[in-house]
Amino acid sequence: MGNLFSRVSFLSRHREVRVLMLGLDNAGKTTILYKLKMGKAEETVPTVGFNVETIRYRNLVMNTWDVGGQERIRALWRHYFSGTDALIYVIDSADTKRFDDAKKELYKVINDKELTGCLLTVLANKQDLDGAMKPKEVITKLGLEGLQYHEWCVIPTIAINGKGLTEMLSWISSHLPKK
Ligand SMILES: Nc1nc2c(ncn2[C@@H]2O[C@H](COP(=O)(O)OP(=O)(O)OP(=O)(O)O)[C@@H](O)[C@H]2O)c(=O)[nH]1
Ligand SMILES: [Mg+2]
Repeated sequence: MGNLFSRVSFLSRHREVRVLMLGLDNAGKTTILYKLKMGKAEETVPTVGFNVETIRYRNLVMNTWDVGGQERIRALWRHYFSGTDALIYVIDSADTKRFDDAKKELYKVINDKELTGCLLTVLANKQDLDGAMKPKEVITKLGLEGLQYHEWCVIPTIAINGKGLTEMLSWISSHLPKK
């Protein structure tokens, strides 16, 4: 009885949301997922398929899906769209050669009607590397000011030491539509 009661009260105080992490291969998605989950940067291998972890933050229980970004498996991304409350789109800010690819893939994703209205958090990751684009430049180059159907933000991050990740969680938690 006691257990049942505590489970019920836990669920009523908490809100379960679905979070989807996408971005080109090598952007840092899996590093971010495990930094959030375990508090440290794990060695990663390129993701073939997906990882899913539950991240708790404030009253949120975030079921967080991290899907592999290699070109040949990007066609699988759309299978993870349904029911997404927040999209975290991770960019390697120092990989300027592939920025146009990252932009093209982002627009394919956010123009899908299954993702209409979901929050968009773009992470300008790898800020520790030389030549990393700053958030302002990312906003301009991605043309985010013109987005109509998504609340968005760009947050500078360094996944390997966790910089910016709390800010990301905080932004998501304060911008989710009230139930
Ligand atoms: N210097 C630096 N390296 C990072 C950062 N974030 C991730 N990395 C490194 O980038 C490499 C790729 O990271 P992953 O997390 O595996 O990338 P991914 O986005 O999951 O890649 P896929 O699974 O192939 O889609 C790893 O060697 C990470 O240690 C960062 O902020 N700074
Ligand atoms: Mg990965």
